[in-house]
Amino acid sequence: MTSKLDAEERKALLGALEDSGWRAAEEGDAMVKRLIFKDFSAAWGLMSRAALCAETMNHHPDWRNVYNKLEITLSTHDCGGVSVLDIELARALDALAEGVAEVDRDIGRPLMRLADQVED
Ligand SMILES: C[C@H](O)[C@H](O)[C@H]1CNC2=NC(N)=NC(=O)C2=N1
Repeated sequence: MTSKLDAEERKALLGALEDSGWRAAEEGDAMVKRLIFKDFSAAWGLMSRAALCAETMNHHPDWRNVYNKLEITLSTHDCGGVSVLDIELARALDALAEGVAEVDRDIGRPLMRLADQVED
């Protein structure tokens, strides 16, 4: 079973995701990103492609879509926190969203907080 990233892994892996707009969720050990699209159709298109990617990975987002906004929260239910699967899915989602969405960075807390709050 996949385990939570330890503190060293978080320090090594979360920096690049913070640069691309991922944040620490307000609650729990999870990452969150809010994307803004030109309209609902564009948001739904990203969600459709992301859903196929999630199915292929067998790793699924917790997400909420309101018209042209999509908020994605990633954590691994099986281990109760952020695992390497969340890093991989976040990277895949970033690639899919490139050029089709703006990032709202005014949410959550600094992602590197997740490197400090984890107990090994
Ligand atoms: C049975 C199925 O393989 C598991 O429930 C998978 C499905 N997708 C998942 N997605 C996420 N985010 N975390 C999980 O632990 C997880 N587990």
